[in-house]
Amino acid sequence: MSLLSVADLRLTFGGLVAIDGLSFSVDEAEIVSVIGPNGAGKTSAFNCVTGFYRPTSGRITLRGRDLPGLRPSAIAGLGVARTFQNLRLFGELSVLDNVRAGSHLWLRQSVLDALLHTPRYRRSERECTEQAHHWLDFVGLRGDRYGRAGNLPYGEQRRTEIARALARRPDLLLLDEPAAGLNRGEKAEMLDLIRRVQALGVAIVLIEHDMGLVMEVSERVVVLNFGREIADGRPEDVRRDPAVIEAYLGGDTAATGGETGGTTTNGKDGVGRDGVRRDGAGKDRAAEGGTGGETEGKDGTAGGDAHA
Ligand SMILES: Nc1ncnc2c1ncn2[C@@H]1O[C@H](COP(=O)(O)OP(=O)(O)OP(=O)(O)O)[C@@H](O)[C@H]1O
Repeated sequence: MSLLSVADLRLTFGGLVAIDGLSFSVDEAEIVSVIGPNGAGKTSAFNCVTGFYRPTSGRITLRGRDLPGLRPSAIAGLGVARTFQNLRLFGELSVLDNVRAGSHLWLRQSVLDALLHTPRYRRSERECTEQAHHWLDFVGLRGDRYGRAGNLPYGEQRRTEIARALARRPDLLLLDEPAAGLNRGEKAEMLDLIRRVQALGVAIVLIEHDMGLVMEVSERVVVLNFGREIADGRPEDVRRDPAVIEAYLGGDTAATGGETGGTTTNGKDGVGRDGVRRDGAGKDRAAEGGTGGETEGKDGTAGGDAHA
């Protein structure tokens, strides 16, 4: 049985069909990338898996268990963690406390324990701090972990977000554009980090515009265009697929090359179907400062049913 199975997923916002029949599965410790131009429906798919949006129709199961209808916190408790396209760190909190917030999912303590500062409370708090240090070491954070998260350089904030997600001890990690806004050296480190996370036995679904990274790290690539799935296969097959080249890359075969690791494709001309011109870096840099500004609903509302 697959770890994650998405079958015939459909999501509409009023008249807009954001996802139109997406199906893919992810095995344990597998890396699957979801690519497509701006507005293709990638983040919406993440939001459906993590319970932020309720799909209009279709099935999403984790080890056979239906996810739609569960709250995001319940889905997180089942072993699904994510990072966001626009960082969502608590900018005013310390780096360490941001990651401790991830570990708290695992703490066994009651409100009474916390109020009375029982030995159990102190023990679990200590364990939580040790875990946070462990994950910050794992992601290779260089900055001051006792300082404000919002003061960290951008690339370090990205690592901190991943550390926080890992502190939840997920079986499935959804990474939404982890390399956006990173320089070449940071991207290489991100690639290495993704592989090390996989080596822990964690499955990863990756949304990423950097084709070099996608082609290098993915075992399978799912391609979305205008909400429709147009390909699902091995990277070497997908990059040669005429439908992908035509629909996603506008016939620019060079853009699928990826050997340099630097090619970024956000759609034929960088304009999403909602008419907004974006590039991953610029979009994410705008959120620098740490608190992350993106609301799940781009128009302030979420899909059919929002838990955000
Ligand atoms: N809450 C919402 N309300 C209305 N429309 C939405 C909402 N969320 C997403 N959409 C629309 O659904 C479509 C898919 O958006 P989505 O953000 O999933 O695309 P994406 O592939 O992740 O794009 P990008 O690469 O720019 O992040 C877009 O047309 C977007 O404007």
